[in-house]
Amino acid sequence: MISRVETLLVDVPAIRPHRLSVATVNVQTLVLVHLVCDDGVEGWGEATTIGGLSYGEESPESIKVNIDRWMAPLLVGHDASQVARLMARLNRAVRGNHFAKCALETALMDAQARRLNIPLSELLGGRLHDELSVAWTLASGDTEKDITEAQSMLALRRHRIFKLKIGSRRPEEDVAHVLAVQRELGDSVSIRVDVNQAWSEYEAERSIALLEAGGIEAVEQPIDAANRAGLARLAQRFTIAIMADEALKSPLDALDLARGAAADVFSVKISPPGGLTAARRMADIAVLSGIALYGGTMLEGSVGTAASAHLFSTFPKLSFGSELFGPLLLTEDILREPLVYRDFMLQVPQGAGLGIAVDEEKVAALCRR
Ligand SMILES: O=C(O)/C=C\C=C/C(=O)O
Ligand SMILES: [Mn+2]
Repeated sequence: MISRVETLLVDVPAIRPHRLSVATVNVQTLVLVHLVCDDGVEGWGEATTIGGLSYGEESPESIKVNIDRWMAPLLVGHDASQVARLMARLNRAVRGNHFAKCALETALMDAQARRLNIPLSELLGGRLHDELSVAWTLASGDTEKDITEAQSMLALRRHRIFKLKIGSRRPEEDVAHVLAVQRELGDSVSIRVDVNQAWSEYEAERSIALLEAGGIEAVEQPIDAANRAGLARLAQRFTIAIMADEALKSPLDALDLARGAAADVFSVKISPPGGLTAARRMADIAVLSGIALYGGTMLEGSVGTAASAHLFSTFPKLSFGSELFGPLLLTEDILREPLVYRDFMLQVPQGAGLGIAVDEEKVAALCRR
């Protein structure tokens, strides 16, 4: 039986300002859900987002208040082993709130997998991979700094796939920045860009033509998430991969994008669609539609990153790899043993449940009162 559900807000400084077109992240607020059951089994989940309300419609504070007031009371006192039934009950009573639901489902699944003494991946269809390639995002806002940072990541053998955040400068400045980095790093690395919806379709047409000519591998969400027809026109027009991200807020969005051939790649994330089960449905739609997969991040900490890694490990092919680097962007880690990043890969945890141990004293010391 579920005894209690706690939602903790943990503010962790980033190693450097992380500049997206929608927000600059100096401090990341981890939204952690801690589930305690009366059989002594515990589970953790995470609902971290980016830039307050500038990326999505839930903020750390709204997630906490909505879980505490409207969702936790639907779970406490109920049988923790009935995860699907509990989530069905939650989905009947609560509209939207996908990030909050993701944290709750993850915590329930973490606990149930621990109860069964199996890794979480085995509740999600079974793992096919024990490690995932991890891209790094260059987002310092300065071309020279980005190049130096990329070279150090290569030297560390931590990353050789780089995603450049653009969209806050004039398109021609952004394109020049990207091509300068590409020229400097050479063909041994893969360079992609993420515009986070900042361009009009007209700006996207002109800019993507230049990026394609410059050998860039993919363009993530160049235009407004709601403009699916525009994304389809861009996907048909160019050979460079067009990746959907913010457009993917549910498995139904995935179906609509697939029906309209509106993207070459889906960035699958666990929170926007509402959890691991929904994210897995999105990936199934991509696989069946011949759309490539990329394992996305919301700059979660180690809990959400581990949960994402367990899910992504069950995908047949992540042809664009993953970007599960969130813990590496933060100055504090909340695990007793940090996740293992080695030889350009993240090791998918092997233990029961998420396969991690949260340092509860550290979380208690860092979390907001
Ligand atoms: O900020 C990053 O580096 C990675 C992903 C974040 C959001 C997104 O993909 O839009
Ligand atoms: Mn993105």
